[in-house]
Amino acid sequence: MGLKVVVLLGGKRVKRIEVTAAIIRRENKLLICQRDSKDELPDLWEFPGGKLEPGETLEDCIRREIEEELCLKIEPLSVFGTTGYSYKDKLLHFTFYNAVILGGEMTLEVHRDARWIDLKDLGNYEFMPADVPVVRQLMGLLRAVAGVDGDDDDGDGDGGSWPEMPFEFENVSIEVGE
Ligand SMILES: Nc1nc2c([nH]c(=O)n2[C@H]2C[C@H](O)[C@@H](COP(=O)(O)OP(=O)(O)OP(=O)(O)O)O2)c(=O)[nH]1
Repeated sequence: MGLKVVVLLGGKRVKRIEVTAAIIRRENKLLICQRDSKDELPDLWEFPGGKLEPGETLEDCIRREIEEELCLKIEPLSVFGTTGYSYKDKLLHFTFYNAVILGGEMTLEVHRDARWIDLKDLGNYEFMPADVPVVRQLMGLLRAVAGVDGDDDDGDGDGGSWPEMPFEFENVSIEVGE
């Protein structure tokens, strides 16, 4: 059960639900997860996370969700961005955190699959509609910092290095869809 607040969207009463998600980095890779085939919006890729519980802070929420879903302890470092998206009768408000793993061994409790990918490969995965601006933002950062579009610029065969910059980004506002 998430924290639900009723808001008016185009004159219609809808539930507003707070969701947190984590952009987790390990060396030059980014963690993405695939929703289960039985989920609403099955098999799409997403950033792990979930709905805020009553009485919880957003940071507590992302720590709890990642532990529940992936058995990993993480630390949210900063807010990468926020966005809103309305699915039918609900308005979701997302806070995406830049996060690092503190410990644990990844075990998939709810997802069908999880992969550590290079930023340049983000375009090969079909993400949840609400995540599209986040994915674009991440791809844009890669281009802006590396000045390439997927080249292995440092020649080490890993498809290019992860720009250090994204994790300096505080409050990148990508408010869309509300
Ligand atoms: N975790 C996560 N949820 C996302 C993303 N993009 C996106 O549209 N969503 C949607 C799917 C859901 O409608 C909602 C979060 O739901 P969830 O199913 O992960 O939340 P939860 O773990 O609290 O699940 P539950 O207890 O309600 O089953 O946000 C994303 O990148 N990560």
